[in-house]
Amino acid sequence: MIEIQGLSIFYGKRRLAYPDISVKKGEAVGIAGKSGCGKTSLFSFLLGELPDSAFSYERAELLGRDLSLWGMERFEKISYIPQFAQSALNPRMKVREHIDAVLSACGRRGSGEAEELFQKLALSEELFSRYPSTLSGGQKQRIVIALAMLKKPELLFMDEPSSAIDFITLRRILKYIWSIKGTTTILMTAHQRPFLEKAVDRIVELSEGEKCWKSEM
Ligand SMILES: Nc1ncnc2c1ncn2[C@@H]1O[C@H](COP(=O)(O)OP(=O)(O)OP(=O)(O)O)[C@@H](O)[C@H]1O
Repeated sequence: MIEIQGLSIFYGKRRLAYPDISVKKGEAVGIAGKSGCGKTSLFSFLLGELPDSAFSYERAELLGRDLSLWGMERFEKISYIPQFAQSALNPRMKVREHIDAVLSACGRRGSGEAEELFQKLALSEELFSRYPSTLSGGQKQRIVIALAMLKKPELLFMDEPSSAIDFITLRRILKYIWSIKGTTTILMTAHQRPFLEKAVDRIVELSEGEKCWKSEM
């Protein structure tokens, strides 16, 4: 699903170097490393958000195709949950409207899919009629995950799903990740190491002790 070899990302004089990363279909892989070692930048690269001059690689493939050949259609296959995803919800749209917008973008009408996802994430359907401002942080985080999964992505990218949420929400998210493991391929970062270790099959390290992996200032 993902093959990366010899990747470097450049921000001015700073070069972030990456170890080889290989993710097979159905695997859940964690990306770990000190703050600033390039976890979020890896997602930016895979999502095509970086200009061509900001990276170089020997091999970079997404779903069997060179990354340079992917355009916006990659978003039909990938769901991305960014860091601080809770703010991704539109404050003027009720939860139901968010669900309808995702289904409509996928050309589907949905028959109980959102209800099923909400149940799996321990969310009440009563929340459908609510605006984001009336939801707790943990509810918003799980709703963002439900919306991402409503797309039925082949690949799920999660950047820091464990940040700023309580223990019970973490357990619920973890249980949900376990339930989709094997059917959805997952690439995930998390500062909370115990959470990451429980969530994924294996971890790729972007740090070597106190330093970032072969990166240069
Ligand atoms: N748009 C940008 N312009 C310049 N430098 C950037 C930019 N985006 C990221 N960086 C730098 O690149 C490095 C890696 O950032 P990145 O956000 O990928 O790290 P991270 O491992 O996700 O960090 P954290 O764990 O704190 O979220 C940092 O030193 C950061 O300051």
